[in-house]
Amino acid sequence: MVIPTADLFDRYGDTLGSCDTQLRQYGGVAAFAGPAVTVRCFEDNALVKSIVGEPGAGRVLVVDGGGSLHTALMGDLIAGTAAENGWAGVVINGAVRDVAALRALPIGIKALGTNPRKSAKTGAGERDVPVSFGDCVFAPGAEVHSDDDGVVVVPPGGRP
Ligand SMILES: O=C([O-])CC(=O)C(=O)O
Repeated sequence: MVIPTADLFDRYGDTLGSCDTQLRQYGGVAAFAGPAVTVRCFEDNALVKSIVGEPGAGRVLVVDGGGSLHTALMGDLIAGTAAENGWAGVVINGAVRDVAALRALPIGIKALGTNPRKSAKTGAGERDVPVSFGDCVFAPGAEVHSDDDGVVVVPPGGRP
């Protein structure tokens, strides 16, 4: 169930993580939530592509791209695959491209910004590791809620 992030914060306060990074909305779905799958990669999106090829089952892929806006970690093909495979959303500390097409997809997408330059595809990076940006830790399996107000994270093990 998608609960407004402000309501979650009012209820649970600083026991939740709330991401300070001002990510923008790019997907066709503004509010989304689900357990986190995490990946850390820098200007290389082969891992992102392979993960969204797996069944999403309502999960949220959190990509820590180190804040780089130099290359796009996701475009309409990868995002389309994610939507088809049942991912609830993707949160990217980095850039996307094909923005007009992303808006038409039935999936939540948040990212820092855009760049038409494509990423490398060597597979460099790590998955299923805790990642952190905007003073917020995203642990694998943690419940992520995202909407127009921001992104909040419930630690694994649930709410207090
Ligand atoms: O292939 C890429 O690097 C990303 C992309 O443009 C897409 O997903 O359509």
